[in-house]
Amino acid sequence: MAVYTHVSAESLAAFLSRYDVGALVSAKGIAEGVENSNYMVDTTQGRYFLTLYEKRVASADLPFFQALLDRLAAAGCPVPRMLPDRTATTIQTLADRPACLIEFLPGVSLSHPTPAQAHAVGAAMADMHAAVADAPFARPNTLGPADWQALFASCADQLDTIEPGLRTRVDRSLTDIVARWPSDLPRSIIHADLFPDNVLMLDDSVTGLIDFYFACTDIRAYDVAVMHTSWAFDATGRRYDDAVGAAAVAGYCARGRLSDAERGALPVLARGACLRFLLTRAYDWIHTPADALVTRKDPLAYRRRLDAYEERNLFA
Ligand SMILES: Nc1ncnc2c1ncn2[C@@H]1O[C@H](COP(=O)(O)OP(=O)(O)O)[C@@H](O)[C@H]1O
Ligand SMILES: N[C@@H](CCOP(=O)(O)O)C(=O)O
Repeated sequence: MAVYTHVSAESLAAFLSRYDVGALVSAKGIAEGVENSNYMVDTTQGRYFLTLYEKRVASADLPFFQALLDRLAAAGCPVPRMLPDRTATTIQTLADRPACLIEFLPGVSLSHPTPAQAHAVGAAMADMHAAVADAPFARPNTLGPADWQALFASCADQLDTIEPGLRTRVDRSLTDIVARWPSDLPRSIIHADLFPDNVLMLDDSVTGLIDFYFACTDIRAYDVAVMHTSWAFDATGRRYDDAVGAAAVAGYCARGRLSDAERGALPVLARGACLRFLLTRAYDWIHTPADALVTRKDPLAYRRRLDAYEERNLFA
C-alpha cells in the first residue's frame, strides 16, 4: 500500500471545504502505487482521488502535469484532471506535502491483459501522442540515459544483496545500452510509465490513463518500448507473451505511426526501459523506509526482462 503521509480526518475535511465537492464521508488509503500517497475520498457529492506528492515528484513540475492533463482531457483522452478549488487553485499543500484533488475515473487495472486489451492501450498511447504533438510545454526526463549512471552508483554497492552478480550484470548492460542509445528519433511528450497498473479498463476499452508523474519530453518510441516491457510479460518477468506484445505495437500503429528507424530502435529502447525500471526498483528495494505502507516492486522482474530482450529481438 502506498501511503507515506497520513492525513487526519480533520485536516482532510478542512482541505475539502475549499472545494465545491460536498462534505467528507470517508477516505481510504489506496493499496496500489509506489510513488505517492493516494486516498480514495468519498464526499456527499461523489468520489474523488487525493494525491500527496512524495519523493520523485518535484512540486515545480506540478504545473506541467496539470497543463498536460488539461490538454489531453480537452483532446478527448481518458485522463483524470486535477480539480481547482473555489479560488481556482489546483496545486495545494496538505500535511506539508504538495497535494491535488483529482477526478476519479472508472475501470480496473489488469493483471493479465489479452491481446485485444493490449491493442486498445497501444491505440490510446498513439492518441495521447497525437494530442501533445504541438504542446507548448516540455519537461526533461530525469530518469533517462544521462541519469542511469548516477542511479546505478547510488545503489551499486547493495545490488549483490538483491542477487549475487547483479552489480556486474547491470554495469555491463548500462555501458552497452548508453553507447547504442539513438539520438535522432522523433521526440514528444511521453507518459514514460504506461504500465498495466497505470491504465484503467472496462472489458476491452481504456477508461483511464493515469499516473503521469514521469511524463516528460523524450524519444516517442521509448514510450512504446516501456509499454511493451510492462504489458508483454507477466509480473515476475519470467513469461513473455508475444501476442500481447505484438498487439500493443499494432494498436499503436493502428492510430499512430512508427517509422522504420523507430521500429529498428525498439530493442535497444526496451533494454533501456528495463534498465531504468530495474534501477529505480533496486533503489527503492534498498532505500524504502521499513514503516512505509508500500509493497516494493521486484527489481529482478526487470532483470529477467532485460535478459529476454538481450537474448533475441522480441519485436521481430
Ligand atoms: N484518477 C483515478 N481514478 C481512479 N483510480 C485511480 C486514479 N488514479 C489512481 N487510481 C488508482 O490508484 C492506484 C495508484 O495510483 P498511482 O497514480 O499509480 O500511484 P503512484 O503514483 O503512487 O504510483 C492506481 O493503480 C489506480 O488503481
Ligand atoms: N511503474 C514503475 C514504478 C512506478 O510506480 P507507479 O505505481 O507509479 O507506476 C515500476 O513498476 O517499477
